[in-house]
Amino acid sequence: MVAATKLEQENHQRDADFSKAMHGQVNETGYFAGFMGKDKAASAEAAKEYFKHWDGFEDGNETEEEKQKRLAEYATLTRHYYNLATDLYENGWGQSFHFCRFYPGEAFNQAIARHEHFLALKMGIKPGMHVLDVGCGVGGPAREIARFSDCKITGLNNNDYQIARATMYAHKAGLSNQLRFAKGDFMQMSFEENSFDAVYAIEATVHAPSLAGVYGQIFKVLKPGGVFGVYEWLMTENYDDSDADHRRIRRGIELGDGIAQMVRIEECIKALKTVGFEIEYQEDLADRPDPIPWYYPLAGNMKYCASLSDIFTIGRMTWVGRTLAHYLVGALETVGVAPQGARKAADSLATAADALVEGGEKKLFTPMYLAVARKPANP
Ligand SMILES: CC(C)=CCC[C@@H](C)[C@H]1CC[C@H]2C3=C(CC[C@]12C)[C@@]1(C)CC[C@H](O)C[C@@H]1CC3
Repeated sequence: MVAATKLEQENHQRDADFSKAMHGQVNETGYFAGFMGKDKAASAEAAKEYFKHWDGFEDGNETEEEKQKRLAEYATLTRHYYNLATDLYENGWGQSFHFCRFYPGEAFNQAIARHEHFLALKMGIKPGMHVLDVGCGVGGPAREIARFSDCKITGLNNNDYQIARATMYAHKAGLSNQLRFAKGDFMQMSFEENSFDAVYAIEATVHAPSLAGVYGQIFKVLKPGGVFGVYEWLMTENYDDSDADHRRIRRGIELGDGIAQMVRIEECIKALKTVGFEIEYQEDLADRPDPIPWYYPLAGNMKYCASLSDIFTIGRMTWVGRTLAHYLVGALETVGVAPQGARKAADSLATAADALVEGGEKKLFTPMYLAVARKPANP
């Protein structure tokens, strides 16, 4: 299935050169050193390339031409989003770039890992299987699922900095024999057809300009009879595109999270079926009656505070926490310690957080629509 959007020509050398110029040597020490050591001109370029698609369109109103341009350039947009956001994510969230459900009293990292195990379990990933992780980030889920299921995983990623970090972490964890990471655009995969036993995507395919486009690529590289599992970011059936408030929330999520265009649940299901998948399981996990909502770490509401570490997790998202972060990052940028565009990137993450919480509270949005689908044995 080929997407209607005309795709950008891949240029791996250009991307590798840019990544090296912006991020320099990948370090193991963590966020702070990495964040401070960025090249200023390259950081400014990443911010310019990313925000040119959004400045002036914050309310969600734009021409069809502008929208098409953003969709056509989604690969560059996403790559630069993660050039700007990866260190902030790692520092502020961890190495698994996704949401999860929370049980009362459960530690954050445990809940994140459980969400990954749940997907592996629902898909039936078995020891020795060769699995593809589409949009693998810095490899947090791949490391967890490789250990949990004893499988081999290839992580596909469009961002060289994330690949370098994922490779470094896999080596550190002693998992280099089970994990490998490949650079590439998930809309034009170069893996051999029918080569993976299973494919999963955790909150990643939302970056695609067309779900049918990326699901079609996944279908192509899966072996006949192989399984695909996805946690998809989607607008729910409550979302009404003619409602300006709903559009504002959707745009806040798109702008702050590097998403060219987000669609509704029904479009996801249609896309899976259109490319040939047979759906075996589908559920919006955000719809379960959980006492602690998936968005609690972003809500800045002390009523969700259940442990010592929650004081920091929640505190930084309160008005005071955000104001401090805004001025601190701004000051560091002004004196040339933090990279150019750091404040704008941090502010847009705060916008994203607000929109995600509002979308979650109003049940307009889900980051965990779970679908498990199979490529027929005789497609
Ligand atoms: C973008 C996609 C498709 C997935 C990533 C989901 C989440 C891991 C991120 C969505 C919003 C992010 C924010 C942060 C971390 C990563 C997310 C939760 C911060 C908490 C990082 C620290 C900053 O100070 C505030 C950020 C708010 C948004």
